[in-house]
Amino acid sequence: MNRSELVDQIKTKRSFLCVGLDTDLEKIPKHLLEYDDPIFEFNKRIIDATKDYAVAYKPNIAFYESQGPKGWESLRKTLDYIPENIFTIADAKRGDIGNTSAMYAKTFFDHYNFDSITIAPYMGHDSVEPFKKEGKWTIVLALTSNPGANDFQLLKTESGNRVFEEVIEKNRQWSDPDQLMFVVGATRGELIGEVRKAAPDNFFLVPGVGKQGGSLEDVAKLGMIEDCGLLVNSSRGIIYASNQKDFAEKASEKAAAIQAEMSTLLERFNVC
Ligand SMILES: O=C(O)c1cc(=O)[nH]c(=O)n1[C@@H]1O[C@H](COP(=O)(O)O)[C@@H](O)[C@H]1O
Repeated sequence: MNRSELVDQIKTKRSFLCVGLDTDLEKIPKHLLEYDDPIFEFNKRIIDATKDYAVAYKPNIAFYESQGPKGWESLRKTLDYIPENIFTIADAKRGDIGNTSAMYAKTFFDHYNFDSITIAPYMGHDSVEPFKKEGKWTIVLALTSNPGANDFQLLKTESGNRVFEEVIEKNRQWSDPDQLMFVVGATRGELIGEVRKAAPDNFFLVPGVGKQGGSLEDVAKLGMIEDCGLLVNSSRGIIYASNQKDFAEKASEKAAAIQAEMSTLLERFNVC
C-alpha cells in the first residue's frame, strides 16, 4: 500500500488506529480453546469487531512463532482475513547481515504479503537495505517505548546527535520517506517532538498508548503533520478488553472510543 492509499484510509475512517494482534493463548477467552485454531478464531472475531475503526493491523510475530508451525499457519490465515485496504505490519524487529536480511524480507514480503516490517537498525545500512522493495515499507525502531530505551538510544554520539537522531538521519539518507516509517513510543513525552523535528515528513508507528500509559493527545500534539503521519497502536488495551464471551463486543467499543478521539484530533490539527 502506498502513502496516498494509507492517507485516504485515515481520512475516510477518520482514524489512525493500528490494532495490535498480540494474541496469547493464555489470555484469550477459554471457550475459544475448543477450536482447532484458537489464535485465528480469536483474531477473526477481533478483526470483524474493529475493522471499521482501524487503518492498520500489527500482528506481533513473537506470539505466532512461539507456537511453532501451527502459529505460522495462524498468522497466514489472519493475514488473509485482513481486508485488503487495511495496512499490515509484520512486527518482527529483524535486521542482520545483508544476505540474512534478504531472507527475512522474503519471508514477510513474499511468503506473507505484509505491507511493512519493523526493523532493528543496530547492524546498519547493509542490514536495512534488503528490506527496501517496491510497494513495501520499512519501519525502523528509533525511540522505543520501553524503559531500556534509555540504555542506548539517548546516548550522545561524537556528532552531538543522540543515537536515535543518528538512526533517523542515516535511514532518511538511505530510504524514501514514502517507504520509511519510524517507531516512536507514546511514552516518550516531549521527546516525540524532537523525533518529529528529525523526521519532519515520515510516518511514525507509535506504540505505548493503553497498557503502557502514553497519551494519544500528546502524541498528536507533538507528532501530527499535514497528512497525519501517525499510526498509533494499541494491542492489549483493545484485544483483551474482556476475556469473556463478550470480548469482541468490548474490543469494538474500545476501538470505537479511540477512533472517536482520533477523529477529534484530526479535525483539531486540520488533517480532515
Ligand atoms: O515495534 C513495536 O511495535 C513496539 C515498539 C516499542 O517501542 N514498543 C512496543 O510496545 N512495541 C510493540 O507494540 C505493542 C504494544 O502492545 P500494548 O502495550 O499491549 O499496546 C507490542 O506488540 C510491542 O512489541
